[in-house]
Formats: sequence, structure tokens, C-alpha cells
Amino acid sequence: MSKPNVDYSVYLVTDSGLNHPSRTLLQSIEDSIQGGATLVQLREKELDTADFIELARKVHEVTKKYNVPLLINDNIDVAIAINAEGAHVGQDDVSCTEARQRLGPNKILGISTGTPEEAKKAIADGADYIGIGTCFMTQTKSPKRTLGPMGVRTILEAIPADVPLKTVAIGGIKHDNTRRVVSHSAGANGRILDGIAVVTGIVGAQDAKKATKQLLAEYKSGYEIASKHHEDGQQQQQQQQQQQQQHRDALEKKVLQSLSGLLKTLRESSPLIHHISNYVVMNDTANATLALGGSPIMAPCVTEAEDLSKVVSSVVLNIGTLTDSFVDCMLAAGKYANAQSKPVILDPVGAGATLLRQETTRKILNSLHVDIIKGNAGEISTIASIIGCDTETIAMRGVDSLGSGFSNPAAVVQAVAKREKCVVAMTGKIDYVSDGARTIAIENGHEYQGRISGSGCMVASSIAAFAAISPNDHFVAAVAGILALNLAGEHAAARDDVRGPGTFRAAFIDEMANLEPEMFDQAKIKAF
Ligand SMILES: Cc1ncc(COP(=O)(O)OP(=O)(O)O)c(N)n1
Ligand SMILES: Cc1nc(C(=O)O)sc1CCOP(=O)(O)O
Repeated sequence: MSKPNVDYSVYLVTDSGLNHPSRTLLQSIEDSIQGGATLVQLREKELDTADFIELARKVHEVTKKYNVPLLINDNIDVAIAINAEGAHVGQDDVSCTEARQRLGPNKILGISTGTPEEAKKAIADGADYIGIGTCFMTQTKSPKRTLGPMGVRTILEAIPADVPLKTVAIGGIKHDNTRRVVSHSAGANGRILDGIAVVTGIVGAQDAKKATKQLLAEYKSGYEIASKHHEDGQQQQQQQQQQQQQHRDALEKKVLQSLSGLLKTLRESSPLIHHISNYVVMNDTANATLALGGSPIMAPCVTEAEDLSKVVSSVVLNIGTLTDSFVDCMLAAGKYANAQSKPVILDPVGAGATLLRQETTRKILNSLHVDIIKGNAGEISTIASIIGCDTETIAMRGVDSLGSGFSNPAAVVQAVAKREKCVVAMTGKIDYVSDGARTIAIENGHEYQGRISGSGCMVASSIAAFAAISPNDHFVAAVAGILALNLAGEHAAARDDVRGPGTFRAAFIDEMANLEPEMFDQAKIKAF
């Protein structure tokens, strides 16, 4: 015979010592079944096995008449002797695995649990259901502790949603707390108690039928509240997810639409970009700026900073090879650019590598408004700690970033951007750009870009060129600046004449110059 389908809604657990004096235990059981009890457990602590079997046979006659399963408490011999539908065991009784072995796979087996660990073990040991208790104070036995609805919830939430284990709460459950225990114990995973197990609330009641009826109505009401709550929550979550997705789709579309226009404008207006750059990459950054359509001026002398500020359209501050005069010039050029609302792009090269670089970065951020910060993961991590932004720090080695380093890079750039009220572009295998409200990941580019010196600095120049012609949206400018170089990198790497980083370097500049507005269709961006 296969395992019966069990309804656990109101589970009568007996105790003849607590049975109402006006009737026999058998009468209580029959009344309760007539009131709606869906499952019965014969729980006799004082009887020896022979008497237990005798009583169990009589009880079984009653339960079979109503097609209600009968389980035997603790004593597997009795369960087997009367061919009961199953048994319930406690933590201190015969083990669940042994009980399962002796009963076979088709009998119902339950075990008492009071912790998430016990519940998980019950699953592994082959239980069909668990009794979760003690829920409330009870006179029926002395509880070690009471769980309350919240403790029951913790256990329900420990059971994975796809596990078919059934659950009932036990201990001090009466008609006036049933609804609350069922509705309040429902887990965030959608798990709701499959039933309530009751002793005195039924066998000790004046009218066992009426008491069971009431308990069943309260159980159903609690279940309905819990499932409606869960469904509403799911619906709300689904709506929120849909809205967020729509928002992300709209952002991706808007950014993609702007890109080709920006490249056209850059080529037409050829803005002058003031670079206070590092001398390792000065030539490359100048050539990249030219190739993209901008016009570079590499001027690290403080004396001409004010004059230049009148004619340039944006300024790049690159701390890669610092000298005192570089620092003076950066602060002056930044100040003049701020005064004239011209975008300032900070490239904090190796910011965490030395105290000088850290202090210069701090000085720049303290005295200027930087519009866009562009750095690798290590550099952005240093910036985050300088500005007191709570992110995981990652190790730094020289000026190279040790991989992305962050478990949630999009959240990091967003947090730094929000705190510093600017755009943050974090470069790496995947690039991330955020202005605190909008965040985008860019998945274009080629690994050769990371194998030539100055490719990051060229990204800063590219961003500065796009920022110069996109004064009202530095976020889109940063995305365009990164994408332009990443697409050029992909095209260069695909060329037959490119054999390695050296030939790539020249081809990279060529492909920047060859970029066509419609090539932005190849952008692989993802909004958050
Ligand atoms: C449904 C249900 N849950 C828990 C118990 C308690 O069983 P146990 O821990 O074995 O304690 P006693 O019932 O033996 O006092 C139960 N019987 N039924
Ligand atoms: C039998 C039993 N087991 C419990 C456990 O916590 O495992 S509490 C309990 C007694 C339940 O009786 P009443 O419904 O009268 O409170």
C-alpha cells in the first residue's frame, strides 16, 4: 500500500490523563474527527506495550471509519502491530532513521524538532513531517523553552522551498492563538505551517467537536492571511523587478542613442584638452586625443595654467609621474577649470602606491571639484578610503590593479560617485561607470589594452575629449570615452598585421582614428 496523502491541518495528539472526565478517550477522538481533525496521534505514556496495542486497535477502528490516518507516539512496535498509518518519534526516542527502516517507506513518519539543525537533520533522516515546538507554554509537558511564532518561522525558513517536508507547530496551541501562530510564523521563503498539533485544546475541551471545528477555522484563516501576504509580496517584488528592468532598458537605450552623436560632435568641434599628464605616456595620450578628433595640449607648467584655462575645453590631471611643479600646476589648472565650469578629469595613477600619491590625490579632491574620476579597481579603492567611503579594500601592487577585486564593483563605483558627487569610471576587464544614480557596465575591449603602457591614461584622455563636448552629461561622456577606446581596441586586435602588444599599440591609435559613429552599435553595455 502506498503512503497516504495526509492533511495536517488539525492534528489531534492524545493524552488520556488530560482527557475531559465527561467522556472516554475514544469518544474524544471520534468527536474531534467529526469536528474536522485530519490526523490523530495516539500518545500514551503510561501504558505497557500490550495495553498500548489493545487501545491502539480500538482507536484505529474509529479513525479508519473516517479515513483519518492514525500515528503512534514513540512506540514503533505498537505502530507495526496494529498496522497504523505511521509513527511520531522525539529527539530522545528511537532514531528517525531506525524508525524509517522499521516502518518502511510507505508509512508516515514524524519527528519533534526545536531548532533549524534538527529540522535539516529530519529531512536527511527520511521524516515526512516535523513537529515544531514547544511553541507556547503548556501544562501537558515541561518545555525546555518556547519558540513563539518567530522561533517557528526561523525553523520554517531553514527548510528549502523545494523540500516536500511537512510542518506542524505544537505546544500551547489553542483556538485564540492559532490564527496568529500560523500567519506570523510564515517564512519569507513562502513556507506556511501545514497544520497545528493540539492536545489539551481538544481532549481537555468540554466539547471536543466544537473545539476542533474552531481550531480548523482559525488554522484556515491564519493560512489564508499568510498566503495572501506572501502572494502580495511576490507580486510587489515582481512589479519592482519589472520597473527596474524597464528603467535599465531605458537607460541603455538612451546611452546608446547618444554615443554616435557625441563622436560626430567631437570630430566637428575638435576641443582642446589640457593634459597635465605623466611623461611615460604623454606622447600616447596626445596621439589618442588627436586620433579621436580632439586636440591635445601637454602643458605641465603652472605659469601658463590660467591662460590655457581660457582656451581649453577640459583638463586631465594624471598623477603618474609626480613632481612638486606638476602638483602645483594640477591644482592651479583645476581651480581655473572649476571657475569656468570646464570638466576636470582625475586619473589617480597608482594612487595607493606611495604616500606622496595618496596625499596628492587627497589634496586634489579636497581643493577641487573633480567631475570625473577614472581609475582601475586599486585606484578606486584608494579613492574610496581617502573619501571615507565604506567599501572592501583591495590590495595594490605598483600601478597595476589586481583584478576587479570587488565582489560588487557596480555598487562600489556607485557608492564612490554618490559620496564624491561626480562620475566614477572604473576600468578593468569589465568597465563600470556611475554618477551615483545611473550605473553601467561595459564589456567591450581587448586584453592587449592591458598589455601596453598608457592604455588607462589614454582612456582618461578619451573621457576628457567626450566630456569637453558633453558638458551637461559627464556620465554619458565617460561611457563614450571608454567605449571609443574599447571598440578601437577590439578592431585593432582583429587586424592581420597585429601580432602582439607592440604592433597593437600602433594599430590601436589607427583604429581610434577609424572609428565611425555607427560602430557604437557594437557596444555591449549593461545598466544596473
Ligand atoms: C506532532 C508532534 N510534535 C511533537 C511531539 C512531541 O514528541 P516527543 O518529543 O517525543 O514528546 P512526547 O510526545 O513523547 O511527550 C509530538 N508528540 N507530536
Ligand atoms: C506533546 C508535546 N510536544 C511538544 C514539543 O514541544 O515537542 S509540546 C507538547 C504538548 C502539547 O500539548 P498542548 O497542546 O496541550 O499544549
